[in-house]
Amino acid sequence: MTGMRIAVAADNAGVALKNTLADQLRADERVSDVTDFGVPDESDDRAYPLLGLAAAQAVADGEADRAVLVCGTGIGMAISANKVEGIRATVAHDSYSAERSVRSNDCQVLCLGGRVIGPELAKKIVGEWLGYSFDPSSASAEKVAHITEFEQAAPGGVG
Ligand SMILES: O=C[C@H](O)[C@H](O)COP(=O)(O)O
Repeated sequence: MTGMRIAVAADNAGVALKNTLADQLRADERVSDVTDFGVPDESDDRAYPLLGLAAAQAVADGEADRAVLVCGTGIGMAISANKVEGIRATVAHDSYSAERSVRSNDCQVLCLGGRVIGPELAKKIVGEWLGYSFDPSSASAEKVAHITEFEQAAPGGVG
């Protein structure tokens, strides 16, 4: 079995944590590929949606399996990523929420706040998050399906 392909991205508020997590992911035997959408360092002041949307689109396009996005709070990255069709993204700064984001909500994108969470806790959460998978035969699947159904029924949504 091949490993997971992970996209990472951050703005300058999240780049230090993003780079730390990218190193961790590259060293993880469960990960086969890490694609870094930037920014490379704090001198690059591109706005978070420019980075997060590109990484989320890579997941939506099947070029990556999951993404880890970091900004100051994680909130802007989550809002941005959720605008990409088929993407379910959330901020999760605790172990249980990160677990449930995958097991309950089939989220492919984990967003973290570089100004909120310390690197050691973030590394622990990301390491755990890699180990979770969504069970499409679970009771959660039909709940998630309502989101997909709404999304695909655009522009008016389901009635
Ligand atoms: O959600 C947005 C992020 O936290 C970003 O890094 C900082 O955004 P701001 O500069 O608009 O506060």
